Amino acid sequence: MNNIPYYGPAEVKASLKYEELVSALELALADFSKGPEGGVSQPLRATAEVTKFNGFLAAMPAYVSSRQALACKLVTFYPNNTAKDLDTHMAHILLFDETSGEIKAIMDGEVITAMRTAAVSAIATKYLAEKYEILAVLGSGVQATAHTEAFCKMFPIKKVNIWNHRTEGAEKLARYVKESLGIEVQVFTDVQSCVEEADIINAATFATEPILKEYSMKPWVHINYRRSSYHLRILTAVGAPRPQWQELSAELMNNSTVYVDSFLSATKESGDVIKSGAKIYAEIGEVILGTKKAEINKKTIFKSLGLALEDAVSARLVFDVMEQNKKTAKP
Ligand SMILES: NC(=O)C1=CN([C@@H]2O[C@H](COP(=O)(O)OP(=O)(O)OC[C@H]3O[C@@H](n4cnc5c(N)ncnc54)[C@H](O)[C@@H]3O)[C@@H](O)[C@H]2O)C=CC1
Ligand SMILES: O=C([O-])C1=[NH+]CCC1
Repeated sequence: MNNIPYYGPAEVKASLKYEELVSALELALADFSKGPEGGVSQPLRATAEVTKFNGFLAAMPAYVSSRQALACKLVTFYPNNTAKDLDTHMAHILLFDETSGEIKAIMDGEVITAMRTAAVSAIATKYLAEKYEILAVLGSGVQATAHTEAFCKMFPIKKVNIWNHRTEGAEKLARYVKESLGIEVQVFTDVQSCVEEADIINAATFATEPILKEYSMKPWVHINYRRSSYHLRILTAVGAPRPQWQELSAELMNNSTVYVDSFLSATKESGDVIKSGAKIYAEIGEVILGTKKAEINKKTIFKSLGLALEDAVSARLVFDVMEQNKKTAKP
Protein backbone atom coordinates (compact mmCIF):
# COMPACT_ATOMS: atom_id res chain seq x y z
CA MET A 1 0.00 0.00 0.00
CA ASN A 2 3.03 2.27 0.22
CA ASN A 3 3.85 4.90 -2.37
CA ILE A 4 0.60 4.89 -4.28
CA PRO A 5 0.96 7.79 -6.69
CA TYR A 6 -1.56 10.62 -6.39
CA TYR A 7 -2.23 12.91 -9.35
CA GLY A 8 -3.89 16.24 -8.62
CA PRO A 9 -6.12 18.27 -10.98
CA ALA A 10 -3.19 20.07 -12.65
CA GLU A 11 -1.39 16.81 -13.46
CA VAL A 12 -4.59 15.23 -14.75
CA LYS A 13 -5.34 18.26 -16.94
CA ALA A 14 -1.84 18.32 -18.34
CA SER A 15 -2.06 14.59 -19.20
CA LEU A 16 -5.33 14.65 -21.13
CA LYS A 17 -5.83 15.93 -24.66
CA TYR A 18 -9.30 16.02 -26.18
CA GLU A 19 -8.19 14.30 -29.41
CA GLU A 20 -6.82 11.26 -27.53
CA LEU A 21 -9.76 11.18 -25.17
CA VAL A 22 -12.22 11.24 -28.05
CA SER A 23 -10.58 8.34 -29.90
CA ALA A 24 -10.19 6.23 -26.76
CA LEU A 25 -13.77 6.86 -25.59
CA GLU A 26 -15.22 6.24 -29.02
CA LEU A 27 -13.72 2.74 -29.05
CA ALA A 28 -14.76 2.06 -25.46
CA LEU A 29 -18.37 3.15 -26.08
CA ALA A 30 -18.45 0.84 -29.09
CA ASP A 31 -17.06 -2.02 -26.95
CA PHE A 32 -19.74 -1.31 -24.35
CA SER A 33 -22.57 -1.53 -26.87
CA LYS A 34 -21.27 -4.86 -28.21
CA GLY A 35 -22.57 -6.52 -25.05
CA PRO A 36 -20.56 -9.15 -23.16
CA GLU A 37 -18.11 -9.80 -26.01
CA GLY A 38 -17.07 -6.13 -25.93
CA GLY A 39 -15.13 -6.77 -22.71
CA VAL A 40 -16.70 -3.95 -20.70
CA SER A 41 -18.03 -4.65 -17.24
CA GLN A 42 -20.02 -1.82 -15.72
CA PRO A 43 -22.85 -2.11 -13.24
CA LEU A 44 -25.34 0.71 -12.75
CA ARG A 45 -23.72 3.18 -10.35
CA ALA A 46 -24.74 2.90 -6.71
CA THR A 47 -25.97 6.25 -5.40
CA ALA A 48 -26.50 7.12 -1.74
CA GLU A 49 -28.80 10.08 -1.14
CA VAL A 50 -27.94 12.57 1.59
CA THR A 51 -31.48 13.94 1.69
CA LYS A 52 -30.87 16.29 4.64
CA PHE A 53 -28.29 18.24 2.64
CA ASN A 54 -29.59 17.66 -0.89
CA GLY A 55 -26.47 15.69 -1.73
CA PHE A 56 -25.51 12.43 -3.47
CA LEU A 57 -22.55 10.06 -3.30
CA ALA A 58 -22.13 7.72 -6.26
CA ALA A 59 -19.74 4.78 -6.66
CA MET A 60 -18.86 4.10 -10.29
CA PRO A 61 -16.74 0.98 -10.95
CA ALA A 62 -15.87 -0.28 -14.44
CA TYR A 63 -13.50 -2.55 -16.32
CA VAL A 64 -12.62 -1.93 -19.97
CA SER A 65 -10.60 -4.90 -21.14
CA SER A 66 -9.34 -3.39 -24.43
CA ARG A 67 -7.70 -0.51 -22.48
CA GLN A 68 -6.53 -2.55 -19.48
CA ALA A 69 -8.55 -0.08 -17.46
CA LEU A 70 -9.99 -1.13 -14.09
CA ALA A 71 -11.15 1.77 -11.94
CA CYS A 72 -13.72 3.12 -9.56
CA LYS A 73 -14.77 6.75 -9.27
CA LEU A 74 -16.36 8.11 -6.13
CA VAL A 75 -18.25 11.28 -6.90
CA THR A 76 -20.37 13.55 -4.74
CA PHE A 77 -22.80 16.06 -6.16
CA TYR A 78 -24.30 18.75 -3.99
CA PRO A 79 -26.28 21.32 -6.01
CA ASN A 80 -26.45 23.70 -3.01
CA ASN A 81 -22.65 24.01 -2.85
CA THR A 82 -22.79 26.94 -5.27
CA ALA A 83 -24.11 29.12 -2.44
CA LYS A 84 -21.10 28.08 -0.33
CA ASP A 85 -18.70 28.88 -3.16
CA LEU A 86 -17.72 25.20 -3.37
CA ASP A 87 -17.64 22.97 -6.44
CA THR A 88 -20.93 21.12 -6.84
CA HIS A 89 -19.16 17.93 -7.98
CA MET A 90 -16.14 16.46 -6.21
CA ALA A 91 -14.56 13.22 -7.32
CA HIS A 92 -11.62 10.88 -6.98
CA ILE A 93 -10.71 7.88 -9.10
CA LEU A 94 -8.88 4.76 -7.96
CA LEU A 95 -7.09 2.90 -10.76
CA PHE A 96 -6.24 -0.79 -10.28
CA ASP A 97 -3.96 -3.36 -11.90
CA GLU A 98 -6.24 -5.58 -13.99
CA THR A 99 -4.06 -8.66 -13.45
CA SER A 100 -3.82 -8.57 -9.64
CA GLY A 101 -6.34 -6.01 -8.37
CA GLU A 102 -3.54 -3.98 -6.74
CA ILE A 103 -4.09 -0.26 -6.63
CA LYS A 104 -1.93 1.61 -9.15
CA ALA A 105 -2.89 5.25 -8.59
CA ILE A 106 -5.37 7.62 -7.03
CA MET A 107 -6.24 10.75 -8.92
CA ASP A 108 -8.46 13.78 -9.00
CA GLY A 109 -11.74 12.96 -10.75
CA GLU A 110 -13.16 16.45 -11.30
CA VAL A 111 -11.12 17.31 -14.37
CA ILE A 112 -11.79 13.84 -15.81
CA THR A 113 -15.53 14.17 -15.16
CA ALA A 114 -15.62 17.50 -16.98
CA MET A 115 -13.42 16.49 -19.92
CA ARG A 116 -14.77 12.98 -20.56
CA THR A 117 -18.39 14.17 -20.46
CA ALA A 118 -17.64 16.91 -23.00
CA ALA A 119 -15.64 14.46 -25.12
CA VAL A 120 -18.56 12.00 -25.23
CA SER A 121 -21.01 14.77 -26.20
CA ALA A 122 -18.55 15.75 -28.95
CA ILE A 123 -18.46 12.14 -30.20
CA ALA A 124 -22.27 12.08 -30.40
CA THR A 125 -22.20 15.41 -32.23
CA LYS A 126 -19.61 14.17 -34.69
CA TYR A 127 -21.85 11.21 -35.61
CA LEU A 128 -25.26 12.85 -35.42
CA ALA A 129 -24.99 16.48 -36.52
CA GLU A 130 -24.63 17.91 -40.00
CA LYS A 131 -23.52 21.47 -39.40
CA TYR A 132 -21.21 22.82 -36.75
CA GLU A 133 -21.19 26.61 -36.90
CA ILE A 134 -23.44 27.95 -34.18
CA LEU A 135 -23.28 26.45 -30.72
CA ALA A 136 -25.88 27.21 -28.05
CA VAL A 137 -24.90 26.50 -24.47
CA LEU A 138 -27.48 26.28 -21.68
CA GLY A 139 -25.70 26.62 -18.35
CA SER A 140 -22.40 28.22 -17.47
CA GLY A 141 -20.86 25.91 -14.87
CA VAL A 142 -18.13 23.28 -15.10
CA GLN A 143 -19.82 21.13 -17.74
CA ALA A 144 -20.98 24.07 -19.86
CA THR A 145 -17.44 25.45 -19.84
CA ALA A 146 -15.84 22.08 -20.69
CA HIS A 147 -18.35 21.50 -23.49
CA THR A 148 -17.71 24.97 -24.92
CA GLU A 149 -13.96 24.43 -24.85
CA ALA A 150 -14.13 20.93 -26.36
CA PHE A 151 -16.63 21.85 -29.09
CA CYS A 152 -14.75 24.99 -30.11
CA LYS A 153 -11.58 22.87 -30.37
CA MET A 154 -13.19 20.02 -32.31
CA PHE A 155 -15.65 21.76 -34.63
CA PRO A 156 -15.52 24.88 -36.84
CA ILE A 157 -17.71 26.89 -34.45
CA LYS A 158 -18.19 30.49 -35.58
CA LYS A 159 -20.48 31.74 -32.83
CA VAL A 160 -21.44 30.69 -29.29
CA ASN A 161 -24.83 31.62 -27.79
CA ILE A 162 -25.09 31.32 -24.02
CA TRP A 163 -28.04 31.22 -21.66
CA ASN A 164 -27.86 30.65 -17.92
CA HIS A 165 -30.55 31.05 -15.29
CA ARG A 166 -28.24 33.58 -13.63
CA THR A 167 -27.04 36.01 -16.28
CA GLU A 168 -23.76 36.81 -14.50
CA GLY A 169 -22.72 33.18 -15.02
CA ALA A 170 -23.46 33.44 -18.75
CA GLU A 171 -21.47 36.67 -18.94
CA LYS A 172 -18.47 35.07 -17.25
CA LEU A 173 -18.49 32.18 -19.72
CA ALA A 174 -18.94 34.68 -22.57
CA ARG A 175 -15.78 36.53 -21.50
CA TYR A 176 -13.88 33.24 -21.58
CA VAL A 177 -15.18 32.43 -25.09
CA LYS A 178 -14.26 35.86 -26.41
CA GLU A 179 -10.94 36.35 -24.68
CA SER A 180 -9.50 32.81 -24.55
CA LEU A 181 -11.12 31.11 -27.54
CA GLY A 182 -11.41 34.23 -29.72
CA ILE A 183 -14.91 33.30 -30.94
CA GLU A 184 -17.94 35.57 -31.38
CA VAL A 185 -20.34 35.20 -28.48
CA GLN A 186 -23.80 36.40 -27.45
CA VAL A 187 -25.55 36.16 -24.07
CA PHE A 188 -29.29 35.54 -24.02
CA THR A 189 -31.78 36.05 -21.21
CA ASP A 190 -34.30 33.76 -22.86
CA VAL A 191 -33.66 30.06 -23.58
CA GLN A 192 -35.74 29.82 -26.75
CA SER A 193 -33.97 32.73 -28.46
CA CYS A 194 -30.62 31.27 -27.44
CA VAL A 195 -31.24 27.97 -29.23
CA GLU A 196 -33.24 29.22 -32.22
CA GLU A 197 -30.39 29.69 -34.71
CA ALA A 198 -28.05 27.05 -33.28
CA ASP A 199 -26.77 23.97 -35.11
CA ILE A 200 -25.67 22.34 -31.86
CA ILE A 201 -27.24 22.80 -28.43
CA ASN A 202 -25.57 21.72 -25.21
CA ALA A 203 -27.74 21.56 -22.11
CA ALA A 204 -25.64 21.32 -18.94
CA THR A 205 -27.53 22.68 -15.97
CA PHE A 206 -28.63 21.65 -12.51
CA ALA A 207 -32.26 22.20 -13.51
CA THR A 208 -34.79 19.88 -11.91
CA GLU A 209 -37.72 21.16 -14.02
CA PRO A 210 -37.63 21.45 -17.84
CA ILE A 211 -35.79 24.55 -19.05
CA LEU A 212 -36.03 23.74 -22.74
CA LYS A 213 -39.60 23.12 -23.90
CA GLU A 214 -39.35 22.85 -27.68
CA TYR A 215 -37.48 24.23 -30.63
CA SER A 216 -38.08 24.18 -34.32
CA MET A 217 -36.04 22.23 -36.78
CA LYS A 218 -33.99 24.78 -38.61
CA PRO A 219 -34.85 25.06 -42.31
CA TRP A 220 -32.00 24.26 -44.59
CA VAL A 221 -31.96 27.00 -47.21
CA HIS A 222 -31.47 24.75 -50.18
CA ILE A 223 -29.48 21.67 -50.97
CA ASN A 224 -30.47 21.54 -54.60
CA TYR A 225 -33.20 22.92 -56.84
CA ARG A 226 -35.78 20.26 -56.13
CA ARG A 227 -35.44 19.51 -52.46
CA SER A 228 -35.77 21.74 -49.50
CA SER A 229 -34.95 20.01 -46.30
CA TYR A 230 -33.82 20.52 -42.76
CA HIS A 231 -30.50 20.32 -41.23
CA LEU A 232 -29.91 17.96 -38.49
CA ARG A 233 -29.51 19.80 -35.27
CA ILE A 234 -28.31 18.01 -32.23
CA LEU A 235 -29.11 18.61 -28.61
CA THR A 236 -26.64 17.02 -26.22
CA ALA A 237 -28.12 16.99 -22.73
CA VAL A 238 -25.93 16.05 -19.78
CA GLY A 239 -27.94 17.40 -16.83
CA ALA A 240 -30.84 15.95 -14.80
CA PRO A 241 -29.07 12.72 -13.77
CA ARG A 242 -31.74 11.76 -11.21
CA PRO A 243 -35.08 10.00 -11.92
CA GLN A 244 -37.08 12.94 -10.47
CA TRP A 245 -35.17 15.68 -12.33
CA GLN A 246 -35.86 17.04 -15.81
CA GLU A 247 -33.96 19.46 -18.00
CA LEU A 248 -36.02 18.90 -21.18
CA SER A 249 -39.78 18.86 -21.61
CA ALA A 250 -41.62 15.60 -22.21
CA GLU A 251 -42.92 17.06 -25.46
CA LEU A 252 -39.42 17.73 -26.73
CA MET A 253 -38.25 14.26 -25.69
CA ASN A 254 -41.20 12.63 -27.44
CA ASN A 255 -40.72 14.67 -30.62
CA SER A 256 -37.08 13.68 -30.98
CA THR A 257 -34.95 10.68 -31.77
CA VAL A 258 -33.32 9.89 -28.45
CA TYR A 259 -29.81 8.47 -28.27
CA VAL A 260 -28.23 7.63 -24.93
CA ASP A 261 -24.85 6.62 -23.54
CA SER A 262 -26.35 3.56 -21.82
CA PHE A 263 -29.86 2.06 -22.00
CA LEU A 264 -29.58 0.87 -18.40
CA SER A 265 -28.47 4.25 -17.02
CA ALA A 266 -31.02 6.19 -19.05
CA THR A 267 -33.96 4.03 -18.05
CA LYS A 268 -33.00 3.91 -14.35
CA GLU A 269 -31.56 7.39 -13.77
CA SER A 270 -32.75 9.93 -16.33
CA GLY A 271 -35.84 11.92 -15.33
CA ASP A 272 -35.97 13.23 -18.91
CA VAL A 273 -36.43 9.66 -20.16
CA ILE A 274 -38.44 8.21 -17.26
CA LYS A 275 -40.92 11.07 -16.80
CA SER A 276 -41.54 11.60 -20.52
CA GLY A 277 -41.83 7.91 -21.32
CA ALA A 278 -39.83 8.71 -24.48
CA LYS A 279 -38.59 5.79 -26.52
CA ILE A 280 -34.83 5.35 -26.72
CA TYR A 281 -33.67 4.76 -30.27
CA ALA A 282 -30.06 3.71 -29.74
CA GLU A 283 -26.96 3.81 -27.63
CA ILE A 284 -24.29 6.02 -29.15
CA GLY A 285 -22.01 2.96 -29.18
CA GLU A 286 -24.42 1.29 -31.62
CA VAL A 287 -24.12 4.28 -33.95
CA ILE A 288 -20.33 4.13 -33.71
CA LEU A 289 -20.48 0.39 -34.49
CA GLY A 290 -22.82 1.07 -37.42
CA THR A 291 -25.49 -1.30 -36.10
CA LYS A 292 -27.93 1.63 -35.74
CA LYS A 293 -28.11 4.41 -38.31
CA ALA A 294 -28.47 8.10 -37.50
CA GLU A 295 -32.13 9.08 -38.04
CA ILE A 296 -32.37 12.04 -40.33
CA ASN A 297 -35.93 13.24 -40.25
CA LYS A 298 -36.39 14.19 -36.62
CA LYS A 299 -34.78 16.30 -33.96
CA THR A 300 -31.89 14.57 -32.29
CA ILE A 301 -31.20 14.34 -28.59
CA PHE A 302 -28.16 12.70 -27.05
CA LYS A 303 -28.98 12.10 -23.39
CA SER A 304 -25.89 11.49 -21.31
CA LEU A 305 -25.86 10.22 -17.74
CA GLY A 306 -22.11 9.68 -17.44
CA LEU A 307 -20.52 6.24 -17.42
CA ALA A 308 -17.87 4.67 -15.22
CA LEU A 309 -16.18 3.21 -18.30
CA GLU A 310 -15.42 6.78 -19.43
CA ASP A 311 -13.69 7.48 -16.11
CA ALA A 312 -11.73 4.22 -16.23
CA VAL A 313 -10.46 4.86 -19.77
CA SER A 314 -9.54 8.46 -18.92
CA ALA A 315 -7.77 7.48 -15.70
CA ARG A 316 -5.75 4.87 -17.59
CA LEU A 317 -4.72 7.51 -20.17
CA VAL A 318 -3.55 9.78 -17.34
CA PHE A 319 -1.63 6.93 -15.67
CA ASP A 320 0.14 6.03 -18.92
CA VAL A 321 1.20 9.64 -19.52
CA MET A 322 2.43 10.02 -15.93
CA GLU A 323 4.41 6.76 -16.17
CA GLN A 324 5.94 7.89 -19.45
CA ASN A 325 6.85 11.26 -17.92
CA LYS A 326 8.52 9.40 -15.03
CA LYS A 327 10.62 7.35 -17.45
CA THR A 328 11.71 10.33 -19.53
CA ALA A 329 12.53 12.36 -16.39
CA LYS A 330 14.99 9.66 -15.19
CA PRO A 331 18.67 10.36 -15.99
N1 LIG B 1 -23.77 13.30 -18.02
C1 LIG B 1 -22.66 13.33 -17.32
O1 LIG B 1 -21.73 12.58 -17.59
C2 LIG B 1 -22.50 14.32 -16.22
C3 LIG B 1 -23.54 15.11 -15.87
N2 LIG B 1 -23.41 16.05 -14.89
C4 LIG B 1 -24.59 16.87 -14.63
O2 LIG B 1 -24.51 18.05 -15.45
C5 LIG B 1 -25.17 19.15 -14.79
C6 LIG B 1 -24.19 20.33 -14.70
O3 LIG B 1 -23.06 19.95 -13.93
P1 LIG B 1 -21.87 20.99 -13.62
O4 LIG B 1 -21.68 21.89 -14.77
O5 LIG B 1 -20.73 20.20 -13.14
O6 LIG B 1 -22.47 21.81 -12.42
P2 LIG B 1 -22.17 23.32 -12.01
O7 LIG B 1 -22.67 23.46 -10.62
O8 LIG B 1 -20.77 23.65 -12.30
O9 LIG B 1 -23.10 24.17 -13.01
C7 LIG B 1 -24.49 24.09 -12.91
C8 LIG B 1 -25.12 25.11 -13.86
O10 LIG B 1 -26.54 25.00 -13.78
C9 LIG B 1 -27.10 26.26 -13.41
N3 LIG B 1 -28.27 26.00 -12.57
C10 LIG B 1 -28.29 25.70 -11.25
N4 LIG B 1 -29.56 25.50 -10.86
C11 LIG B 1 -30.33 25.65 -11.96
C12 LIG B 1 -31.72 25.55 -12.19
N5 LIG B 1 -32.57 25.25 -11.22
N6 LIG B 1 -32.19 25.80 -13.44
C13 LIG B 1 -31.32 26.10 -14.45
N7 LIG B 1 -30.00 26.20 -14.28
C14 LIG B 1 -29.51 25.96 -13.06
C15 LIG B 1 -25.98 27.01 -12.69
O11 LIG B 1 -26.16 28.41 -12.72
C16 LIG B 1 -24.77 26.55 -13.50
O12 LIG B 1 -24.66 27.28 -14.69
C17 LIG B 1 -25.60 18.60 -13.43
O13 LIG B 1 -26.92 18.15 -13.53
C18 LIG B 1 -24.68 17.42 -13.23
O14 LIG B 1 -25.09 16.50 -12.28
C19 LIG B 1 -22.23 16.26 -14.25
C20 LIG B 1 -21.15 15.46 -14.54
C21 LIG B 1 -21.21 14.42 -15.54
O1 LIG C 1 -20.98 10.73 -14.53
C1 LIG C 1 -20.83 11.40 -13.49
O2 LIG C 1 -19.78 11.47 -12.85
C2 LIG C 1 -22.00 12.12 -12.98
N1 LIG C 1 -23.13 12.16 -13.63
C3 LIG C 1 -24.10 12.92 -12.94
C4 LIG C 1 -23.44 13.39 -11.72
C5 LIG C 1 -22.05 12.87 -11.77
